[in-house]
Amino acid sequence: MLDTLIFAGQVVVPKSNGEALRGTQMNELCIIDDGVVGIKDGVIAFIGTAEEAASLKAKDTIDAAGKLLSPGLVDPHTHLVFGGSREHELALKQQGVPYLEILAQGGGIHSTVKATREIAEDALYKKGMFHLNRCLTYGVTTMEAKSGYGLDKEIELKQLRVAKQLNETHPIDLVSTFLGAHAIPENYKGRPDAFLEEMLSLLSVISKEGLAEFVDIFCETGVFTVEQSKAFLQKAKTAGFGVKIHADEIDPLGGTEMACEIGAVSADHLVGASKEGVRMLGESDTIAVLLPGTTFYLGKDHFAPARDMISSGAAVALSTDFNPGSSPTENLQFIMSLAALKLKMTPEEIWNAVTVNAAYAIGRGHVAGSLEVGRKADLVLWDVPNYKYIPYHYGVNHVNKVWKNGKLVVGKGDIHAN
Ligand SMILES: O=C(O)CC1=NCN=C1
Ligand SMILES: [Zn+2]
Repeated sequence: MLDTLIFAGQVVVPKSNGEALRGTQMNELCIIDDGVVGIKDGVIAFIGTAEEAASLKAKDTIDAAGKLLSPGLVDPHTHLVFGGSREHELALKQQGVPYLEILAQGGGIHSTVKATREIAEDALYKKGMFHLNRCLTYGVTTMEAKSGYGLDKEIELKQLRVAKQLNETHPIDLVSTFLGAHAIPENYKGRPDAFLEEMLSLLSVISKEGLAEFVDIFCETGVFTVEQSKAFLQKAKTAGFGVKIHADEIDPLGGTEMACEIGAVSADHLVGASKEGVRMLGESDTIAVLLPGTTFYLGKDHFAPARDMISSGAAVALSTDFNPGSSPTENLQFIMSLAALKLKMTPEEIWNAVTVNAAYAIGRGHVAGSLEVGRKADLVLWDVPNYKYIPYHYGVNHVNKVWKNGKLVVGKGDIHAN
């Protein structure tokens, strides 16, 4: 006797063959029409057609005819834990003040650092729960959470400890990344190398307390150079961390090439990736995590060259880049629409990029992002007729239900997350 049987219209079954899908593999997506998924003890116990499921029995059978069922979405790049907000910067953006100029003037990341230094730890935790609940209602069941709004030992550790507590108490599985190298604080102005040394000195306590699996750096004009980023990430790798990089987001410094060269798990943004960078992505295991919501929000016309990357054989993932300054949205479904409209990705590539490839980009490809018997039952039921519909119908939330570890956590319009 199963616990739950879900009879859907279509079931999306991204395949995980032990690594991220790349190049033409990204356009392969298994779809089961009149598909059925069975859950037992929090785990997927059956995947097949209604005909194959005819003899199965369950305590709870859901008739989701005409609706789409998929694995839970994975959001592999967020700055989830932060204080305050930056709506006051919108007027500057409308006047055309560039992101890096706002940062140089002491706004941007520095504005959020001030707010994150001031907010009490329990208030920071409650704010994180609020955003996580919203992510869950959008169908996200696994996601990354970066630090990076402390830029000093005390507050970086505060952020990471809050993320650890959120992972222990909220249904969404969180993977933490240390992004102490997010910007240069006032007290280290003009001394980037000394600041990076200070951030590296935190790695031992982060490792000891299990506060992060990855280390990231903002490689950008006016922040950290490619050389500084390379040295920093190589030390983090030596300390046992996976490494990621915010690369070629605004200025094309060549962070993409460096990421491939040092074997980063992912290189993120890549709007300004060069032809050489695209070529190297096609030949490396570094996953390209693309963030079209940020390009959209910064009012840019030029988006990351996703088609070139996929043609080169690269593995591509998608993310919201949820953060208070350059991409204030938890809506990964909207990112799926931007990926279709601006990155020219196919529906098949998009679904692989928000499930299996996104999972591999945060070291969770073996447990999340694909539908396989024996895997935990992280599932989303969508109020749409087929898998092509979500990228097509933008700006709304298509979620009908979300299951996490086989437990219903989001029903139609309500959540049972805590
Ligand atoms: O502006 C922010 O708070 C987040 C960000 N870091 C690097 N790019 C955007
Ligand atoms: Zn980011």
